[in-house]
Amino acid sequence: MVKSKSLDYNKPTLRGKITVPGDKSVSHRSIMFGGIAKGRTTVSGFLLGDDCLNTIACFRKLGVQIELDGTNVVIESNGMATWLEPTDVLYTGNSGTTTRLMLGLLAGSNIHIVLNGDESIAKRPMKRVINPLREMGAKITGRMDGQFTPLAIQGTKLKAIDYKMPVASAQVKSAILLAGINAEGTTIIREKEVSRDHTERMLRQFGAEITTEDGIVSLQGGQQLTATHVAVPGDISSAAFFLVAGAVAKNSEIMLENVGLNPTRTGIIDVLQEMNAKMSIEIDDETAAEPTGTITVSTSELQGTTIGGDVIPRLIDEIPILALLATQANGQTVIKDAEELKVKETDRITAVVDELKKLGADIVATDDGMIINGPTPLTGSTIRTYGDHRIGMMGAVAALITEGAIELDDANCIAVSYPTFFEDVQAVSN
Ligand SMILES: O=C(O)C1=C[C@@H](OP(=O)(O)O)[C@@H](O)[C@H](O)C1
Ligand SMILES: C=C(OP(=O)(O)O)C(=O)O
Repeated sequence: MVKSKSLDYNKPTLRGKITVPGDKSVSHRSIMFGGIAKGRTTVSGFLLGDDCLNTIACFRKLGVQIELDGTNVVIESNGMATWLEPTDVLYTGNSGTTTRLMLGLLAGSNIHIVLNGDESIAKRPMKRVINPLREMGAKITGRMDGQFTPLAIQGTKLKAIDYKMPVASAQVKSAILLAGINAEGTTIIREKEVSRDHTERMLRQFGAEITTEDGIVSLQGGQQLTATHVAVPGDISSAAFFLVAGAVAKNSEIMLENVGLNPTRTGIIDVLQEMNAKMSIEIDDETAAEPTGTITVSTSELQGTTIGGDVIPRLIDEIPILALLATQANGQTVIKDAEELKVKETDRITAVVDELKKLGADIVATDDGMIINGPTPLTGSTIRTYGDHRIGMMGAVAALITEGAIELDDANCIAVSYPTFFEDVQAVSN
């Protein structure tokens, strides 16, 4: 299978409307909650990205019935107690979310499971999830005492914990909450910084009672979940690539419809506004389980800024594309407090800095982020994606403003979160 792709766009004007595909975090969770709840769960706007398809494959191996019709999904389950012990390994592919959330969920089941993923997953830290789960009584073993995949879980009875999070991570929080559904007692999580709250929102949607106040989340174990409908919003992390493209390409205006505007995800909007981007937002329905809206962005005279502190978890996946934006802004942009970037699909500090430097950017890595001076004109080169979808899309958006072509060494990885990305680029390029 050819992986590389040559992108010779010749500085197009970007104009038009895009409906970005479904949110990856919400899509994963819709399958997981549909698998726990008894009855028929329906999902619309599901993301057909590789990561979410791996979540579906894992649940099918547990005996949960899942039908896909375009982006509509129907999940039929008789509840966790009826899940089958798979004869095969559950393969989580490139997906940290699938791997970590499944650990929490399976810890309180009554079956034995082995989880494994690809070579990138094999390098990502799992102790952050396994430590609190073991405190709850989970029986998990794995490579290097459970630091890395492959991991084996023997489901067992769990007890609730009161846990102070050492990292700001929605995956760790969600794994504990999913384990907490079956645990005896009240699970309490004290967040380091507030991270995306899709799990909490979906627990409520499926009928559970959960409280959140000042970064403290409490969930009483033993609650029954009731099957329901989940409307997946468009992924703001995918929209981010077009928000930046629209702001940096000449003479451009892009409208992005049905974008998820959950406040725990909108750090990118705050930063774009801070950097002086020309943007307008129209909210569709603020009372929806996951609010959505339309964002319009146009070519902007951008200012450098400092991005750090509690906004970081609200834009963690958008940092590669924000770094590209900063190369086109006047003055200095400092990105700090973002050491979590080192444990994503690849080390995103090193990858972003090395690849943008090849294009002529003035960018240096720091221990917890990067410093970028702009504006600098960019020239085409070969971009290594390291198999990381977000680095691949950063390279592709760069290709819209470079003098000369960009060659992506691996464009296939983009299908992890945005399988129709290049069609959408084409649709707005003039
Ligand atoms: O919970 C989730 O769906 C996610 C949480 C974040 O990871 P961390 O929890 O590791 O910060 C994010 O980077 C990832 O893309 C999706
Ligand atoms: C970090 C990401 O996802 P995951 O952790 O699920 O692999 C991402 O999508 O940028």
